[in-house]
Amino acid sequence: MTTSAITAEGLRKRYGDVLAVDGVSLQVETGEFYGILGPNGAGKTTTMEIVEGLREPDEGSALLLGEPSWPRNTDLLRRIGVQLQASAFFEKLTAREQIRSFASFYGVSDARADAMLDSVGLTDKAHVQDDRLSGGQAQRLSIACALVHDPELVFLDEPTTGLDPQARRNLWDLLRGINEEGRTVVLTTHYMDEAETLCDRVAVMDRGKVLRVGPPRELIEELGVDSLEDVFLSLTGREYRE
Ligand SMILES: Nc1ncnc2c1ncn2[C@@H]1O[C@H](COP(=O)(O)OP(=O)(O)OP(=O)(O)O)[C@@H](O)[C@H]1O
Repeated sequence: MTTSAITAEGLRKRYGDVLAVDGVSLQVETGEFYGILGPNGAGKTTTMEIVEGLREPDEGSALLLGEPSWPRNTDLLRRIGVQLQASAFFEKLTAREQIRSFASFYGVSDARADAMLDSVGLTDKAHVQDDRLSGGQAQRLSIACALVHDPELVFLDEPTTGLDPQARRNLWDLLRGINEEGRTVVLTTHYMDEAETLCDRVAVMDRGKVLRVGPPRELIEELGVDSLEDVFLSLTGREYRE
């Protein structure tokens, strides 16, 4: 029997008056490309952080690679990759110094760090300081840093936000490649075309709850609409969010 990459049951998390996550259960299979979609404030990031073992749920529990994700388990953290925002880079380091620093945390060699930099097409930017990288280059560097220790499962929180179409398409190829190497990928995005193209299955969340889970094509057919964007709008409504 293969173990699911993620099994979450009845997750709940409250911040003061806000019930950010309200009874979320989900299952992600090994090798899946899984998307978590939802309007601003839907609870996507909080759900991911609980599953990653970075935040304690008020209720419920999650298994990550077959192990409880809370209490925080450092052995388990070594087996996952979490893409940090570019703002989490060390200040004033070059691209090569950034990734070598991340690699050293995990006892990974400089050679592997350099190879990873190359695999995201940044070898010619190795000597460029982080604040001089373009948005797309910085995103690729942050993904390379999340992958440097060869994790089995990768979490990406809005990896293509703010990128131009060329950079976005290039990143899609990179993300597809990561998944084709056999890694499970979980991503959040506000771009429905991105989710439709990349994800095997998506979970649509709103107001802390999972509203629907399925392959994009099946959800489109089930709701009798033309696109995943239509699915999203018909499930979550059209009013403005925070
Ligand atoms: N540390 C925190 N303290 C207080 N409230 C928080 C905290 N983190 C998130 N929230 C609130 O919890 C709710 C869910 O936030 P969360 O960031 O999980 O949603 P999200 O779906 O990732 O949103 P976005 O798409 O805007 O990133 C929001 O109302 C948010 O304001």
